[in-house]
Amino acid sequence: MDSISVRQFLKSNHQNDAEIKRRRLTLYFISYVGGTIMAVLAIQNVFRGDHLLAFFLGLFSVSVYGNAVLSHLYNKNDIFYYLAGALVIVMISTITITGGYHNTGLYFVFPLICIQIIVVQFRAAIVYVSVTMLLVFLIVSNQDVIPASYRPEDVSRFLISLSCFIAVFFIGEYFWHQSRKEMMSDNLEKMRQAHTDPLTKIPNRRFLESVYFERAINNPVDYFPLSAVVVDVDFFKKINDTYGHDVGDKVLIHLAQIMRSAIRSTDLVSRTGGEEFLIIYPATPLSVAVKLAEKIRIEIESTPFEDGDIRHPLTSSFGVATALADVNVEAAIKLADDNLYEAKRTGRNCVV
Ligand SMILES: Nc1nc2c(ncn2[C@@H]2O[C@H](COP(=O)(O)OP(=O)(O)OP(=O)(O)O)[C@@H](O)[C@H]2O)c(=O)[nH]1
Repeated sequence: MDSISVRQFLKSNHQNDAEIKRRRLTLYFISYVGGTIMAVLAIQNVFRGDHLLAFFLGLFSVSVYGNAVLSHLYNKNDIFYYLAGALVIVMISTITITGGYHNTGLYFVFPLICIQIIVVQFRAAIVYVSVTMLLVFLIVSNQDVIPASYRPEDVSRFLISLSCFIAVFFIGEYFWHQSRKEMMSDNLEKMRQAHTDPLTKIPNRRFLESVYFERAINNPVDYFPLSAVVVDVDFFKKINDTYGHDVGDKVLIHLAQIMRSAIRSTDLVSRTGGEEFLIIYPATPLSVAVKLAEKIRIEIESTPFEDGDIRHPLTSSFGVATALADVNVEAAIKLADDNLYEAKRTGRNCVV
């Protein structure tokens, strides 16, 4: 896993929560408040004798309530936002055709357009609002075939003020999305830096503990059995003492590269301490993890560190353990650490 993957991993963990809540609340507002108002108006119109308007209001009320209930049940599915946007097109067209109470229904077009833009979001809203405006324009321009009757001066004022309103609302929406995008990107970059080791550019312990294991615990089927391999460079102090700290740093980078190229894209190499690394093999049983660790041990042993005149053979010791379920992660890492200690004790350059 490289720094780009760390960023993607973090991104999928940190969604645009404010936008999700804003959309959701707007959908519920139109559904429950709007649906109730429409139900009350439908009843009023039954008594008033306007059965056509009462029928449409009742139908919309039921539709928006139904859409909201389904969106609760399948809350990961965006389709209900687009359906709400489509319902708004039908509502606005119907209000414009019938004229509502004393031909004053056009006032409702303004809030409904706002709701439509928020629930379907910026790009889709361009299409939705264009369709809505076209229909409204066609309806008010053909008053001879609709029940409503608007004065020409009201129609022109309505169309002009609605166009201005939509333009201003879109400008506001565009900058809200832009500023949130920039903020998210800045945050993500800061988080990526905080979760990456600056020397080797691989994930650090914080990434493991606060992001990776959380994801594994939430998706046990994809991650367990989860094998942990603790890797510790043998006699690293000697390298520092012989060649200096800078060369020691280069050795760590060299080792991180060997390990990174030896794993699959779904596995993870992280730097958890000075000369200690932790490799995670998700969905991998202990026997396989031991073989993979042995492969890396041989790879390190057969790839000496070279830098100018320096050619230094390297070896590492490995401790392996497997967590069968999410509750065992900490214990498995502790066991892998104990096994590493055993590997060091029994002569180093081996897998225990
Ligand atoms: N160059 C460099 N050295 C580091 C870094 N972090 C820790 N070290 C050094 O790593 C060395 C670790 O030494 P020890 O814990 O004695 O381990 P060792 O010499 O590898 O011996 P064994 O693990 O027992 O084989 C110390 O000298 C630390 O100063 C780092 O980021 N860069």
